[in-house]
Amino acid sequence: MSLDPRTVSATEFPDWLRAVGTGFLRASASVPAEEVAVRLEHTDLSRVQGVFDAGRCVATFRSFAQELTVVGGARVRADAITGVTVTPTHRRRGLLSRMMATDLAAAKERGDVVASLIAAEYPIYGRYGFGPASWTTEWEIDVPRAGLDPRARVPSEADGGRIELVDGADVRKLGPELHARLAARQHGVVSRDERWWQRNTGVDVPAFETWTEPFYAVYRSADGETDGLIAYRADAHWGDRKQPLNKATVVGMLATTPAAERALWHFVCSIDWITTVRSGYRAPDDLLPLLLPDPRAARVVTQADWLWLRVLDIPRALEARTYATDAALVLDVRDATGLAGGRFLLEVSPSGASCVPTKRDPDLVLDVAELATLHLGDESPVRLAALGRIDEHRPGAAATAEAVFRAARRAWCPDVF
Ligand SMILES: CC(=O)SCCNC(=O)CCNC(=O)[C@H](O)C(C)(C)COP(=O)(O)OP(=O)(O)OC[C@H]1O[C@@H](n2cnc3c(N)ncnc32)[C@H](O)[C@@H]1OP(=O)(O)O
Repeated sequence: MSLDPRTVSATEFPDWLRAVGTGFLRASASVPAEEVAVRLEHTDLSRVQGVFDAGRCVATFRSFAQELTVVGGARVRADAITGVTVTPTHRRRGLLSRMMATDLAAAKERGDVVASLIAAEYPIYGRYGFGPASWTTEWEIDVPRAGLDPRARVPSEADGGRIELVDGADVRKLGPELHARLAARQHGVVSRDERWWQRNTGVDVPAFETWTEPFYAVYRSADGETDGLIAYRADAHWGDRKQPLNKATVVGMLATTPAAERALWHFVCSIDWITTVRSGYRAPDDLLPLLLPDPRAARVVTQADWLWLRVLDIPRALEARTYATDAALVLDVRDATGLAGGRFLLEVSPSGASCVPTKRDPDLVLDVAELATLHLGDESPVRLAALGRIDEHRPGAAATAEAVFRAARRAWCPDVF
Protein backbone atom coordinates (compact mmCIF):
# COMPACT_ATOMS: atom_id res chain seq x y z
CA MET A 1 0.00 0.00 0.00
CA SER A 2 1.37 3.44 -0.91
CA LEU A 3 2.17 5.82 1.90
CA ASP A 4 0.99 9.23 0.71
CA PRO A 5 1.07 12.38 2.83
CA ARG A 6 -2.35 14.07 3.02
CA THR A 7 -4.28 16.49 5.19
CA VAL A 8 -5.72 15.17 8.43
CA SER A 9 -9.40 15.21 9.47
CA ALA A 10 -10.72 16.22 12.91
CA THR A 11 -11.43 12.57 13.75
CA GLU A 12 -7.85 11.58 12.80
CA PHE A 13 -6.34 14.47 14.78
CA PRO A 14 -6.10 12.59 18.15
CA ASP A 15 -4.06 9.83 16.48
CA TRP A 16 -1.95 12.48 14.70
CA LEU A 17 -1.18 14.04 18.12
CA ARG A 18 -0.32 10.59 19.48
CA ALA A 19 2.12 10.13 16.59
CA VAL A 20 3.78 13.50 17.34
CA GLY A 21 4.39 12.22 20.90
CA THR A 22 5.89 8.99 19.54
CA GLY A 23 8.20 10.86 17.14
CA PHE A 24 9.40 13.20 19.89
CA LEU A 25 10.07 10.22 22.20
CA ARG A 26 7.33 11.15 24.62
CA ALA A 27 4.98 8.50 25.99
CA SER A 28 3.06 7.03 23.07
CA ALA A 29 -0.19 6.94 25.08
CA SER A 30 -3.19 8.72 23.59
CA VAL A 31 -3.67 12.42 24.26
CA PRO A 32 -6.50 13.34 26.70
CA ALA A 33 -9.76 14.38 24.96
CA GLU A 34 -9.84 17.84 26.61
CA GLU A 35 -6.34 18.55 25.29
CA VAL A 36 -7.29 17.39 21.79
CA ALA A 37 -10.27 19.79 21.91
CA VAL A 38 -8.10 22.77 22.94
CA ARG A 39 -5.48 22.02 20.28
CA LEU A 40 -8.09 21.49 17.59
CA GLU A 41 -9.55 24.90 18.34
CA HIS A 42 -6.13 26.49 17.65
CA THR A 43 -5.13 24.39 14.63
CA ASP A 44 -5.79 25.03 10.95
CA LEU A 45 -6.34 21.46 9.76
CA SER A 46 -5.76 22.48 6.13
CA ARG A 47 -2.10 22.95 7.14
CA VAL A 48 -1.75 19.64 9.02
CA GLN A 49 -0.25 16.74 7.06
CA GLY A 50 -0.04 13.12 8.09
CA VAL A 51 0.85 9.75 6.64
CA PHE A 52 -1.26 6.75 7.66
CA ASP A 53 -0.24 3.09 7.46
CA ALA A 54 -2.97 0.54 8.11
CA GLY A 55 -5.06 3.28 9.72
CA ARG A 56 -2.31 4.42 12.11
CA CYS A 57 -0.54 7.77 11.82
CA VAL A 58 3.19 7.32 11.14
CA ALA A 59 4.30 10.78 10.03
CA THR A 60 3.30 14.31 11.05
CA PHE A 61 3.90 17.86 9.79
CA ARG A 62 2.13 21.13 10.57
CA SER A 63 2.55 24.75 9.58
CA PHE A 64 0.87 27.93 10.74
CA ALA A 65 0.82 31.64 9.92
CA GLN A 66 3.52 33.65 11.64
CA GLU A 67 5.04 37.12 11.41
CA LEU A 68 8.80 37.54 11.58
CA THR A 69 10.57 40.79 12.40
CA VAL A 70 13.42 41.54 10.01
CA VAL A 71 16.31 43.98 10.37
CA GLY A 72 14.84 47.47 10.85
CA GLY A 73 11.58 46.32 12.45
CA ALA A 74 9.33 45.44 9.48
CA ARG A 75 7.41 42.18 9.81
CA VAL A 76 7.08 39.64 7.00
CA ARG A 77 4.71 36.71 6.58
CA ALA A 78 6.31 33.42 7.51
CA ASP A 79 5.21 29.83 7.07
CA ALA A 80 6.12 28.44 10.51
CA ILE A 81 6.81 24.71 10.47
CA THR A 82 6.43 22.51 13.54
CA GLY A 83 5.43 19.02 14.73
CA VAL A 84 7.67 17.31 12.16
CA THR A 85 8.00 13.60 12.97
CA VAL A 86 8.31 10.29 11.19
CA THR A 87 7.76 7.22 13.37
CA PRO A 88 10.98 5.12 13.72
CA THR A 89 9.49 2.24 11.69
CA HIS A 90 8.97 4.55 8.67
CA ARG A 91 12.11 6.71 8.63
CA ARG A 92 14.37 7.38 5.63
CA ARG A 93 11.76 6.58 3.00
CA GLY A 94 11.36 10.20 1.95
CA LEU A 95 8.21 11.00 3.96
CA LEU A 96 9.58 14.23 5.45
CA SER A 97 10.85 15.32 2.01
CA ARG A 98 7.40 14.85 0.50
CA MET A 99 5.56 16.67 3.29
CA MET A 100 8.08 19.53 3.13
CA ALA A 101 7.71 19.89 -0.65
CA THR A 102 3.91 20.09 -0.33
CA ASP A 103 4.07 22.65 2.47
CA LEU A 104 6.67 24.93 0.85
CA ALA A 105 4.77 24.92 -2.46
CA ALA A 106 1.57 25.93 -0.63
CA ALA A 107 3.44 28.66 1.28
CA LYS A 108 4.88 30.04 -1.96
CA GLU A 109 1.44 29.99 -3.56
CA ARG A 110 -0.03 31.81 -0.54
CA GLY A 111 2.59 34.54 -0.86
CA ASP A 112 4.57 33.87 2.31
CA VAL A 113 7.97 35.57 2.20
CA VAL A 114 9.91 32.98 4.20
CA ALA A 115 9.41 29.64 5.95
CA SER A 116 10.70 29.31 9.52
CA LEU A 117 11.42 26.59 12.04
CA ILE A 118 13.51 25.65 15.07
CA ALA A 119 15.53 22.60 14.00
CA ALA A 120 15.66 19.61 16.36
CA GLU A 121 18.97 18.59 14.74
CA TYR A 122 21.32 20.65 12.59
CA PRO A 123 21.64 18.27 9.57
CA ILE A 124 17.93 17.92 8.79
CA TYR A 125 16.79 21.09 6.99
CA GLY A 126 19.67 22.51 4.90
CA ARG A 127 18.70 20.20 2.02
CA TYR A 128 15.33 21.97 1.78
CA GLY A 129 16.92 25.43 1.41
CA PHE A 130 16.83 26.40 5.10
CA GLY A 131 19.79 28.07 6.79
CA PRO A 132 20.37 29.05 10.43
CA ALA A 133 19.47 32.76 10.64
CA SER A 134 19.85 33.31 14.38
CA TRP A 135 21.86 31.77 17.18
CA THR A 136 21.32 31.57 20.89
CA THR A 137 23.43 31.59 24.03
CA GLU A 138 22.55 30.47 27.53
CA TRP A 139 24.63 31.47 30.53
CA GLU A 140 24.90 30.15 34.05
CA ILE A 141 25.87 32.85 36.52
CA ASP A 142 27.82 32.20 39.66
CA VAL A 143 26.08 34.97 41.61
CA PRO A 144 28.59 35.38 44.48
CA ARG A 145 31.39 35.79 41.89
CA ALA A 146 29.43 38.28 39.77
CA GLY A 147 30.25 41.17 42.05
CA LEU A 148 26.67 42.33 42.56
CA ASP A 149 25.93 43.05 46.20
CA PRO A 150 22.82 40.96 46.93
CA ARG A 151 21.79 43.50 49.57
CA ALA A 152 21.89 46.35 47.05
CA ARG A 153 18.69 47.94 45.91
CA VAL A 154 17.90 47.16 42.29
CA PRO A 155 19.48 49.89 40.12
CA SER A 156 16.13 50.69 38.51
CA GLU A 157 15.36 52.84 41.53
CA ALA A 158 18.06 55.25 40.37
CA ASP A 159 16.10 56.03 37.19
CA GLY A 160 12.71 56.06 38.86
CA GLY A 161 11.73 52.62 37.60
CA ARG A 162 10.63 49.76 39.83
CA ILE A 163 10.20 46.00 39.82
CA GLU A 164 6.84 44.50 40.79
CA LEU A 165 5.92 40.85 41.27
CA VAL A 166 2.78 39.96 39.28
CA ASP A 167 0.76 36.82 38.55
CA GLY A 168 -0.13 34.81 35.44
CA ALA A 169 -3.33 36.79 34.79
CA ASP A 170 -1.30 40.04 34.82
CA VAL A 171 1.15 38.51 32.36
CA ARG A 172 -1.67 37.54 29.98
CA LYS A 173 -2.90 41.15 30.19
CA LEU A 174 0.46 43.01 29.94
CA GLY A 175 2.55 40.56 27.95
CA PRO A 176 1.07 40.88 24.43
CA GLU A 177 1.51 44.67 24.28
CA LEU A 178 5.07 44.46 25.62
CA HIS A 179 5.86 41.73 23.10
CA ALA A 180 4.42 43.84 20.26
CA ARG A 181 6.76 46.69 21.19
CA LEU A 182 9.72 44.30 21.24
CA ALA A 183 8.67 42.82 17.88
CA ALA A 184 8.74 46.31 16.35
CA ARG A 185 12.46 46.69 17.14
CA GLN A 186 14.16 43.30 17.53
CA HIS A 187 14.86 41.30 14.37
CA GLY A 188 14.29 37.58 14.78
CA VAL A 189 11.21 37.96 17.01
CA VAL A 190 8.22 35.88 15.84
CA SER A 191 4.54 36.55 16.59
CA ARG A 192 2.83 35.02 19.62
CA ASP A 193 -0.90 34.34 19.63
CA GLU A 194 -3.26 34.35 22.60
CA ARG A 195 -2.78 30.59 23.00
CA TRP A 196 0.97 31.15 23.52
CA TRP A 197 0.28 33.43 26.47
CA GLN A 198 -2.23 30.99 27.95
CA ARG A 199 -0.06 27.92 27.59
CA ASN A 200 3.00 29.72 28.97
CA THR A 201 1.13 30.96 32.04
CA GLY A 202 -0.37 27.59 32.98
CA VAL A 203 -3.73 27.65 31.14
CA ASP A 204 -4.54 24.39 29.31
CA VAL A 205 -0.94 23.16 29.40
CA PRO A 206 -0.42 19.94 27.36
CA ALA A 207 -0.37 16.73 29.41
CA PHE A 208 3.28 15.98 28.55
CA GLU A 209 4.46 19.21 30.20
CA THR A 210 4.56 19.24 34.00
CA TRP A 211 3.56 22.76 34.93
CA THR A 212 5.02 24.55 37.93
CA GLU A 213 3.96 28.14 38.39
CA PRO A 214 7.01 30.43 37.95
CA PHE A 215 7.54 33.79 39.64
CA TYR A 216 6.75 36.73 37.36
CA ALA A 217 8.11 40.24 37.72
CA VAL A 218 7.69 43.34 35.58
CA TYR A 219 9.84 46.43 35.27
CA ARG A 220 7.88 49.68 35.23
CA SER A 221 9.65 52.81 34.05
CA ALA A 222 9.35 56.15 35.85
CA ASP A 223 6.36 57.07 33.66
CA GLY A 224 4.57 53.82 34.58
CA GLU A 225 5.19 52.00 31.27
CA THR A 226 5.74 48.22 31.54
CA ASP A 227 9.08 47.91 29.74
CA GLY A 228 10.17 44.47 30.89
CA LEU A 229 8.90 41.10 32.07
CA ILE A 230 10.76 38.18 33.59
CA ALA A 231 9.55 34.68 34.53
CA TYR A 232 11.77 32.46 36.65
CA ARG A 233 11.57 29.33 38.74
CA ALA A 234 13.68 28.62 41.82
CA ASP A 235 14.74 25.26 43.22
CA ALA A 236 15.27 24.47 46.91
CA HIS A 237 18.86 23.45 47.50
CA TRP A 238 20.70 23.87 50.80
CA GLY A 239 24.35 23.10 51.51
CA ASP A 240 25.61 20.88 54.35
CA ARG A 241 26.55 23.93 56.41
CA LYS A 242 22.98 25.15 56.14
CA GLN A 243 23.78 27.73 53.48
CA PRO A 244 21.14 28.44 50.82
CA LEU A 245 22.43 27.37 47.37
CA ASN A 246 19.30 27.90 45.33
CA LYS A 247 19.26 28.16 41.56
CA ALA A 248 16.93 30.50 39.64
CA THR A 249 16.14 29.44 36.09
CA VAL A 250 14.83 32.18 33.84
CA VAL A 251 12.10 30.79 31.60
CA GLY A 252 11.44 34.04 29.74
CA MET A 253 12.62 37.62 29.77
CA LEU A 254 11.51 40.43 27.47
CA ALA A 255 12.68 44.03 27.73
CA THR A 256 12.08 46.95 25.40
CA THR A 257 14.67 49.30 26.91
CA PRO A 258 18.24 48.79 28.15
CA ALA A 259 17.16 50.19 31.55
CA ALA A 260 14.52 47.45 31.87
CA GLU A 261 16.99 44.79 30.73
CA ARG A 262 19.63 45.89 33.23
CA ALA A 263 17.13 46.16 36.07
CA LEU A 264 15.63 42.70 35.49
CA TRP A 265 19.01 40.95 35.31
CA HIS A 266 20.13 42.81 38.40
CA PHE A 267 16.90 41.84 40.16
CA VAL A 268 17.16 38.11 39.46
CA CYS A 269 20.84 38.14 40.47
CA SER A 270 20.03 39.88 43.77
CA ILE A 271 17.39 37.60 45.27
CA ASP A 272 18.35 36.26 48.70
CA TRP A 273 19.29 32.54 48.72
CA ILE A 274 19.88 32.48 44.94
CA THR A 275 23.53 31.64 44.26
CA THR A 276 23.14 30.45 40.65
CA VAL A 277 21.10 31.99 37.83
CA ARG A 278 20.48 30.20 34.55
CA SER A 279 19.65 32.81 31.92
CA GLY A 280 17.49 30.85 29.48
CA TYR A 281 18.08 31.19 25.73
CA ARG A 282 19.27 34.73 24.91
CA ALA A 283 20.77 36.56 21.95
CA PRO A 284 24.52 35.87 21.76
CA ASP A 285 25.12 39.62 22.31
CA ASP A 286 22.80 39.93 25.31
CA LEU A 287 23.88 42.65 27.74
CA LEU A 288 23.94 40.11 30.56
CA PRO A 289 27.56 39.06 30.84
CA LEU A 290 28.97 42.57 30.40
CA LEU A 291 26.63 44.20 32.88
CA LEU A 292 28.05 42.04 35.66
CA PRO A 293 30.99 43.63 37.51
CA ASP A 294 32.81 40.34 36.82
CA PRO A 295 31.57 38.98 33.44
CA ARG A 296 33.59 35.78 33.96
CA ALA A 297 30.97 34.80 36.54
CA ALA A 298 28.70 34.06 33.55
CA ARG A 299 29.64 30.71 32.01
CA VAL A 300 28.28 29.82 28.55
CA VAL A 301 26.30 26.58 28.86
CA THR A 302 24.60 26.57 25.45
CA GLN A 303 25.74 28.08 22.16
CA ALA A 304 23.73 26.88 19.19
CA ASP A 305 21.83 27.69 16.01
CA TRP A 306 18.23 28.67 16.75
CA LEU A 307 15.80 30.10 14.14
CA TRP A 308 16.16 28.61 10.65
CA LEU A 309 14.71 30.40 7.63
CA ARG A 310 13.95 29.42 4.05
CA VAL A 311 13.50 32.36 1.66
CA LEU A 312 10.48 31.89 -0.61
CA ASP A 313 10.36 35.34 -2.23
CA ILE A 314 13.82 36.90 -2.62
CA PRO A 315 12.81 40.43 -3.75
CA ARG A 316 10.22 40.83 -0.98
CA ALA A 317 12.55 39.42 1.67
CA LEU A 318 15.45 41.67 0.70
CA GLU A 319 13.32 44.79 0.24
CA ALA A 320 11.61 44.33 3.63
CA ARG A 321 14.73 44.87 5.73
CA THR A 322 16.83 47.99 6.20
CA TYR A 323 20.47 48.58 5.30
CA ALA A 324 23.02 50.94 6.82
CA THR A 325 25.04 51.61 3.66
CA ASP A 326 24.79 52.58 -0.03
CA ALA A 327 25.76 49.65 -2.28
CA ALA A 328 24.74 47.46 -5.21
CA LEU A 329 25.25 43.71 -5.58
CA VAL A 330 24.24 41.17 -8.21
CA LEU A 331 23.30 37.96 -6.40
CA ASP A 332 22.92 34.70 -8.30
CA VAL A 333 20.84 32.56 -5.95
CA ARG A 334 20.68 28.84 -6.66
CA ASP A 335 17.54 26.99 -5.57
CA ALA A 336 17.30 23.37 -6.75
CA THR A 337 13.53 23.30 -6.07
CA GLY A 338 12.86 26.23 -8.41
CA LEU A 339 10.82 27.94 -5.69
CA ALA A 340 12.82 31.15 -5.29
CA GLY A 341 16.14 31.21 -7.16
CA GLY A 342 17.34 33.58 -9.85
CA ARG A 343 19.74 36.45 -10.49
CA PHE A 344 18.88 39.71 -8.78
CA LEU A 345 20.25 43.23 -8.62
CA LEU A 346 20.07 44.39 -5.01
CA GLU A 347 20.49 48.15 -4.56
CA VAL A 348 20.46 49.40 -1.00
CA SER A 349 20.73 52.68 0.86
CA PRO A 350 19.73 53.80 4.35
CA SER A 351 16.49 55.13 2.86
CA GLY A 352 15.37 51.89 1.17
CA ALA A 353 16.21 48.95 -1.06
CA SER A 354 15.21 47.51 -4.40
CA CYS A 355 15.72 43.95 -5.59
CA VAL A 356 14.86 43.11 -9.19
CA PRO A 357 15.71 40.30 -11.63
CA THR A 358 18.75 41.06 -13.82
CA LYS A 359 20.88 39.55 -16.58
CA ARG A 360 24.08 41.29 -15.39
CA ASP A 361 27.13 39.22 -14.43
CA PRO A 362 26.90 38.05 -10.81
CA ASP A 363 29.04 39.47 -8.00
CA LEU A 364 28.21 36.57 -5.69
CA VAL A 365 26.82 33.09 -6.35
CA LEU A 366 25.19 31.38 -3.40
CA ASP A 367 22.62 28.77 -2.48
CA VAL A 368 19.22 29.94 -1.23
CA ALA A 369 20.08 28.41 2.19
CA GLU A 370 23.10 30.75 2.49
CA LEU A 371 20.88 33.72 1.67
CA ALA A 372 18.62 32.67 4.58
CA THR A 373 21.68 32.58 6.83
CA LEU A 374 22.54 36.15 5.80
CA HIS A 375 19.04 37.57 5.91
CA LEU A 376 18.87 38.67 9.56
CA GLY A 377 22.38 40.06 9.46
CA ASP A 378 23.69 37.41 11.81
CA GLU A 379 26.44 35.83 9.70
CA SER A 380 29.48 37.20 7.91
CA PRO A 381 29.50 36.89 4.09
CA VAL A 382 33.31 37.06 4.24
CA ARG A 383 33.32 34.05 6.57
CA LEU A 384 30.89 32.14 4.31
CA ALA A 385 33.15 32.92 1.31
CA ALA A 386 36.15 31.63 3.27
CA LEU A 387 34.19 28.45 3.97
CA GLY A 388 33.50 28.05 0.23
CA ARG A 389 29.76 28.45 0.82
CA ILE A 390 29.56 31.69 -1.23
CA ASP A 391 31.41 32.13 -4.54
CA GLU A 392 32.90 35.55 -5.08
CA HIS A 393 32.77 36.33 -8.83
CA ARG A 394 33.95 39.93 -8.41
CA PRO A 395 36.92 40.51 -6.09
CA GLY A 396 35.76 42.40 -3.01
CA ALA A 397 32.09 41.46 -3.43
CA ALA A 398 32.02 39.49 -0.16
CA ALA A 399 33.36 42.53 1.68
CA THR A 400 30.63 44.67 0.07
CA ALA A 401 28.05 42.08 1.16
CA GLU A 402 29.50 42.32 4.67
CA ALA A 403 28.68 46.04 4.77
CA VAL A 404 25.26 45.42 3.20
CA PHE A 405 23.91 42.52 5.26
CA ARG A 406 25.39 42.84 8.76
CA ALA A 407 23.30 44.44 11.53
CA ALA A 408 24.53 46.33 14.59
CA ARG A 409 22.90 43.90 17.03
CA ARG A 410 22.46 40.13 16.72
CA ALA A 411 19.13 38.56 15.75
CA TRP A 412 17.13 37.03 18.59
CA CYS A 413 14.12 34.72 18.51
CA PRO A 414 12.83 34.30 22.08
CA ASP A 415 10.48 31.44 21.20
CA VAL A 416 10.50 27.72 20.50
CA PHE A 417 7.67 26.65 18.22
C1 LIG B 1 10.56 21.83 13.02
C2 LIG B 1 10.56 20.51 13.77
O1 LIG B 1 9.55 20.00 14.07
S1 LIG B 1 12.07 19.83 14.16
C3 LIG B 1 11.71 18.15 14.63
C4 LIG B 1 12.24 17.14 13.67
N1 LIG B 1 11.84 15.82 14.18
C5 LIG B 1 12.67 15.03 14.89
O2 LIG B 1 13.83 15.31 15.09
C6 LIG B 1 12.02 13.79 15.47
C7 LIG B 1 12.87 12.56 15.21
N2 LIG B 1 13.19 12.38 13.79
C8 LIG B 1 12.23 12.12 12.85
O3 LIG B 1 11.05 12.05 13.15
C9 LIG B 1 12.68 11.87 11.42
O4 LIG B 1 13.91 11.23 11.44
C10 LIG B 1 12.78 13.14 10.56
C11 LIG B 1 11.42 13.84 10.56
C12 LIG B 1 13.84 14.10 11.09
C13 LIG B 1 13.19 12.75 9.13
O5 LIG B 1 12.14 12.04 8.52
P1 LIG B 1 12.41 11.03 7.28
O6 LIG B 1 11.09 10.73 6.68
O7 LIG B 1 13.26 9.92 7.75
O8 LIG B 1 13.25 11.95 6.32
P2 LIG B 1 13.47 11.66 4.74
O9 LIG B 1 13.43 10.18 4.51
O10 LIG B 1 12.55 12.51 3.95
O11 LIG B 1 14.97 12.18 4.62
C14 LIG B 1 15.43 12.99 3.59
C15 LIG B 1 16.92 13.09 3.70
O12 LIG B 1 17.28 13.71 4.95
C16 LIG B 1 18.18 12.88 5.67
N3 LIG B 1 17.84 13.00 7.09
C17 LIG B 1 16.61 12.90 7.63
N4 LIG B 1 16.68 13.08 8.95
C18 LIG B 1 17.97 13.27 9.26
C19 LIG B 1 18.66 13.50 10.48
N5 LIG B 1 18.01 13.54 11.66
N6 LIG B 1 20.00 13.67 10.43
C20 LIG B 1 20.65 13.63 9.24
N7 LIG B 1 20.04 13.41 8.05
C21 LIG B 1 18.71 13.24 8.06
C22 LIG B 1 17.92 11.49 5.15
O13 LIG B 1 19.02 10.64 5.36
C23 LIG B 1 17.64 11.75 3.68
O14 LIG B 1 18.88 11.94 3.02
P3 LIG B 1 19.07 11.52 1.47
O15 LIG B 1 18.04 12.33 0.70
O16 LIG B 1 20.47 11.91 1.19
O17 LIG B 1 18.79 10.06 1.44
